[in-house]
Amino acid sequence: MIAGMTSPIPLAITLAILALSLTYVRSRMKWRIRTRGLPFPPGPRPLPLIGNILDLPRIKPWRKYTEWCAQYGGLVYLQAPGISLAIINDAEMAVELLDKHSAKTSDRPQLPILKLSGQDLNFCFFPYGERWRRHRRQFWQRFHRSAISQYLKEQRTGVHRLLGRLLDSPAHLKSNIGLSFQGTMLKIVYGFDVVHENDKRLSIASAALDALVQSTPGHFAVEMFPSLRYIPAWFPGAGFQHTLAHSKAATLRLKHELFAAAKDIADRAGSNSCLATDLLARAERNEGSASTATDETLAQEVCLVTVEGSADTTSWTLEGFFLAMSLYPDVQKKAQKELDAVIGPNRLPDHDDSDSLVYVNAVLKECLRWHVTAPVALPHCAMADIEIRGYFIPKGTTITVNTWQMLHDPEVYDQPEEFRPERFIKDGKLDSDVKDPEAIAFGFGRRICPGRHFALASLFINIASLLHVFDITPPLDENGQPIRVNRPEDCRCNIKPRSAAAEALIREAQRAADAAGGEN
Ligand code: HEM
Repeated sequence: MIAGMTSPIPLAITLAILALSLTYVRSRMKWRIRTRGLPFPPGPRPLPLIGNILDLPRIKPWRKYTEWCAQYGGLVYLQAPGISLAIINDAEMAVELLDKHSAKTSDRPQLPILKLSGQDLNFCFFPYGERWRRHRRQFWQRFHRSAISQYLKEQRTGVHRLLGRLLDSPAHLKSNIGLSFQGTMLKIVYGFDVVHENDKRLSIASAALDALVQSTPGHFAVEMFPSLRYIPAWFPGAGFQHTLAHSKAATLRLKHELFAAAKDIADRAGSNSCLATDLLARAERNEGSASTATDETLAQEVCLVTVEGSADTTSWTLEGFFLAMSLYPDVQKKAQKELDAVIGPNRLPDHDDSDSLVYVNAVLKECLRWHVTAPVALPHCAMADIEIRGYFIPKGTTITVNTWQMLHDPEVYDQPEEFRPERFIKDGKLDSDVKDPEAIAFGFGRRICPGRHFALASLFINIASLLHVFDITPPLDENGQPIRVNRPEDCRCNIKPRSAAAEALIREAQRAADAAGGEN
């Protein structure tokens, strides 16, 4: 090399370092402008490269979220490659982020598992936008507060049949509850009268519900590593493809077969008054317009979501009610005393009795709070960057609501592990100063549960009727000794009619319900 001449290699390295430094500084400046210098909300410290991937809980995540709540407060943030997660632990924060900022927080995360499992047909999981809006509007028109009066008769029929079945086979509590709620929903949605548990239409609905549970996030590696969705089903370790394909087939069967069967009944009998034919009539009124084909699809999918959204949620809440009654006999006696005074021995409760049954209503609120049906609600997703209470949440962040913590916050509900309906009552009336679990359990913002009025009416008539005629006590072991069950998953209990008069009332109501049910 000639003396005095600089080597081109170090020059190239210097230029590369300069370019990299400039790019880094530019991206830092852009980020600073974007975040306006605000930090992410607090949370567990991320590791280099992998972030918080090892912190993310997969089983009963609300437990870990609640620990973090104690450490970091009402809003916790985690990040990992491809993951940005905000966890809301307090109700005020949820209102602020999901109600007040709803224009930015009403999306749902779009995981590949939704398409693979067929849940992309269920508007619970739709991205925010016109398609979601059309489905939700059709649903809401039929399930808002005043609209649900049209379903109360079917709810009563379902409860009266449940009372009869519990008299015959009290040991099969879970399946009797499932049959009752699914049967009522199939009648409302498709016009079928499902009486027996081996009814094929019931198994189609049950299979789709099982599929929905199986496809909920938290089960499959493909959620973390989306590219795994391209692995063929025959590849070792790709068993998830079979499971999800099976789920998809079950969902499609519910969507198409039960809808076609409802149409078939209407064609044969000349009419079939139900949600499916109501939505179909709307689709036919639009005949000639370009949207007819999509309107029928919309009708099928609204029916699907009504069956899928309703059955397990209300069943789980009622299972929690049975557990609570077997563990808290004083609560049960107090509710029965109120029912005896208001309803008397000669009839069963009705929806119209609700205003006079303050304690029963408090039991219902406590059921929503104590044994939370959706401890972690369906996630929302940020559609834009958000600034909240001095923190920055980037667009695309998954926003999870820790409902369990909100309903078990000792600052709000004294001794939250205790089942105590009295907490909601003051001077013989429901106390509006106590946070109503209804304002939390059904979610927040534009995605708040649109089936909540139906669910509350259904839970009220179930709880009031069951308490009026049955005594619920802990299950007995083989020696006749009470077993103390206290896991929410296990609602075994002993169910006996309160008196011979109560038994007669059940039989009479069951006969009337079967006679009213029809032959479909
Ligand atoms: C105790 C019973 C129920 C509970 C605790 C419950 C709870 C919830 C929650 C937490 C959400 C998510 C809200 C959010 O994203 O912030 C939701 C959504 C939904 N629920 Fe319910 N639900 C119940 C009963 C029902 C019933 C009976 C129906 C149908 C008749 C229903 C239909 C739906 C639908 C369609 C959505 C999706 C809303 C959307 O994404 O726009 N739910 N529910």
